Amino acid sequence: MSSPRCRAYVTFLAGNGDYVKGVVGLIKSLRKVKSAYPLVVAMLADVPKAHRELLLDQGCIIRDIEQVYPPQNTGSFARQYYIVNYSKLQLWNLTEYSKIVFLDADVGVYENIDHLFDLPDGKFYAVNDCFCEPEWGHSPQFQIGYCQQCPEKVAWPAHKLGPRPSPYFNTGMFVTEPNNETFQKLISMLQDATPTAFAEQDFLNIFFEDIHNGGYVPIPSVYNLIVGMLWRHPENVESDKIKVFHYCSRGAKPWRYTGKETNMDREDVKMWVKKWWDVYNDKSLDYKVTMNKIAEEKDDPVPAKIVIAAKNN
Ligand SMILES: O=c1ccn([C@@H]2O[C@H](COP(=O)(O)OP(=O)(O)O[C@H]3O[C@H](CO)[C@H](O)[C@H](O)[C@H]3O)[C@@H](O)[C@H]2O)c(=O)[nH]1
Ligand SMILES: O[C@H]1[C@H](O)[C@@H](O)[C@H](O)[C@@H](O)[C@H]1O
Ligand SMILES: [Mn+2]
Repeated sequence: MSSPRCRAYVTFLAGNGDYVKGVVGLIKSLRKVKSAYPLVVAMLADVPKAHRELLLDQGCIIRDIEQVYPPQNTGSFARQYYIVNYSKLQLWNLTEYSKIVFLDADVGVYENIDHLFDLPDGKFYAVNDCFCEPEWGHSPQFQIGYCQQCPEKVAWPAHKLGPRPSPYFNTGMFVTEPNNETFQKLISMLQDATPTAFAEQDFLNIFFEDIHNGGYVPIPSVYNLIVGMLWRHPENVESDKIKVFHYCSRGAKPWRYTGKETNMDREDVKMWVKKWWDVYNDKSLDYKVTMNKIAEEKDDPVPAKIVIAAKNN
């Protein structure tokens, strides 16, 4: 089993846009539920210095990573920017950590999930995706109305489409073990890969379907509740047990939320968006304030640098 010292939550940040807000919300949510492990931000070089500093200030650890692209840059993605996500393959190169829980920047952690690090080594853990949102429009699954969340609803037409596809995970959350061998294998397999709609998500699904690469083991959807599940499969949602909420549908990113896009005016969506904002705006969850509180509780002398920084805020 991995030693606690070698464990980390990891997220990914690219570009000069507003995903940095997602990372701030994420680290504050991890702090609120008293996670024992740090948040590492795997960061591309195009993130502006000010965003970098903001994240360091919030207690994130930054690891610079290099961009990864598939050699044939011809893909047509469900959303144009998905190409950037191939750089997530660099996560397997973070070998100073023996086990990581990866989280997209657009998730909030609302209950402690540290126990995920204790899952048996050697497997890849994630949550089954849903195929019902318009981003899936290109797929045969969507076209025949088949979703793995309710496989009994539409029988899989094996005579037309071949064997039923294996379980497919969403890559907004997963548990894995970085190591050099896997990293090399991923990069080498990418050389022959054709880019597809869900970019690295499709690619990783193929890679981890292979038992020789560990094999995918699904864990309950409360560890990555895809917002669309609220209206697509309410019968599969245990609202009071959700630990990680994924704001992935169009219009759901809390920091861009207007309520105007399809389904975004639902009361449950509004509630989850408010939950994110409450954490994001909670000053008591800022890194320096938290560190001061811990020092006071322990009756330790507060490091002077932190006192000054907190006063200046
Ligand atoms: O400009 C960007 C775009 C993305 N990201 C990072 O990349 C992650 C993935 O992007 P989205 O969260 O917007 O993607 P979705 O959740 O909508 O899409 C799904 O499909 C994607 C296919 O590439 C990924 O696999 C993603 O994890 C999966 O949930 C973000 O959370 C963020 O961590 C950035 O840092 N900057
Ligand atoms: O894998 C996808 C992706 O995360 C999309 O952004 C989301 O809208 C879909 O619901 C999901 O199935
Ligand atoms: Mn996401």
